[in-house]
Amino acid sequence: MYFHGTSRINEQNHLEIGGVDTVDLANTYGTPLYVYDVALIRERARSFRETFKRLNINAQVAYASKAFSTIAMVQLADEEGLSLDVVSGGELFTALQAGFPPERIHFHGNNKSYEELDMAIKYGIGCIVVDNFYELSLIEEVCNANNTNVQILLRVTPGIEAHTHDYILTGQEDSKFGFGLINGQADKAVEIALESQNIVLLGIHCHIGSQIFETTGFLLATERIFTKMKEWKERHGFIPTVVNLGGGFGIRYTADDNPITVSKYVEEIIAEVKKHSDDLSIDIPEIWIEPGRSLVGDAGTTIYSVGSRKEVPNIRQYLAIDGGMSDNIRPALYQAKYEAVLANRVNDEIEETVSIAGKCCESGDMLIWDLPLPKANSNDLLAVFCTGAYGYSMSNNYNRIPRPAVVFVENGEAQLVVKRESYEDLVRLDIPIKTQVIK
Ligand SMILES: Cc1ncc(COP(=O)(O)O)c(C=O)c1O
Ligand SMILES: N[C@@H](CCCC[NH3+])C(=O)O
Repeated sequence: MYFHGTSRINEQNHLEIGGVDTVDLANTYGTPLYVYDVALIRERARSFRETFKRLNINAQVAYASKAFSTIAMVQLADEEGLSLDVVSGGELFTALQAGFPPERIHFHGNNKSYEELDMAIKYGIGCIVVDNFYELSLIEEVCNANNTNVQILLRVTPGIEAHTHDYILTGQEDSKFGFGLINGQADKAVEIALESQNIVLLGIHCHIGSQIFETTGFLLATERIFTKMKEWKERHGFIPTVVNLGGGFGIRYTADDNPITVSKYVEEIIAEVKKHSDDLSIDIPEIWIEPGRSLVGDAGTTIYSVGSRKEVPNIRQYLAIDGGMSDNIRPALYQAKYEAVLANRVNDEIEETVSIAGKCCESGDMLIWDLPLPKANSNDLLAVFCTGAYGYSMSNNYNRIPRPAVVFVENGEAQLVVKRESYEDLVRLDIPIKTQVIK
């Protein structure tokens, strides 16, 4: 059994997180319930920031809020001195509602609309990470209309295949994201940006994928970007102030995952950056990174109530919980694996192997296959670990299942930060038709 952060077993044989008994949390707030270990999020944020500080590198650590975007989480990111990566008008709005300083917000996305760009520019956000030629021309329009300038990074695809699930690969040449570094698109984009009166070209961005365990891909991306920087320096005298190497640092979901530490990722990347900066005879640029999963992933645990059981004789025991792909779509989407325990009987003897089924009307709605557990009964509580990233943020209302509540726990206290959706919330935007049938 592996426990992350402040998770432990208390005297009642219950799972405790942040000094709070999860059985009490389930009784107070209901299930399913997302529980976040705030101390662990702070610890991760600090280890990223402190490593850069120790290495004497000018850096920004931007929390990729797509991993878990709520007002409370954005406030926490601000408290920890992080910058913020947003990827839509909705994430930007959440950040602004949370009072996050606009100058530390970076705006991503491969199809930002005129309205989204206008909103970002009007609020004076720190920089726009430009993804394509269409966006460059839209930015010109928005800047002209607002009579202002904007700082940008150009997102490039370095042509790297990181070792992760195909759906979360982004650095390969055949990707919907960014300007190709190898095929000349990035060169053209640099020229356009340098010629523009409205655009301040701050630097270059790349993101090679997600849930990556090795530094090889990051080092190769760095090398490719610096090779191009040499050309751009010679051709245009352009030296990026910022090189943003994205996020994607892997975490431990199950015993099969062996991530390296946050400081090791950063140390190896910085050693490579220093080497190439020396070769180019330039000062080390500001290094920005964008971790999402590695800041919040293992800090999140979902608590479910066990409901029905179905035995397929000699084949399998299905144990159904009161959530599923509506609150965690990752197993269905990426065959993602999770570990879990009974939160109200953590140390009871393991007696059977069960497969955890969600309650959605889909055979593919299976959270965990072949999980060793004590003999579970209805109303026992199942705690699924490491659901903090891309759980709540990818939750949905399939089968009109309301989204769960979210609580933060820290130092023995729990705070509700997102209310549970109600049935009324589900129909709030519905408009009945004017029926022709006379009853
Ligand atoms: C551009 C960009 N930055 C940062 C991230 C965050 O990735 P992760 O949560 O794997 O750290 C992503 C998602 O993969 C991304 O697309
Ligand atoms: N949503 C994905 C990762 C994609 C990250 C965004 N580019 C996951 O759950 O692993």
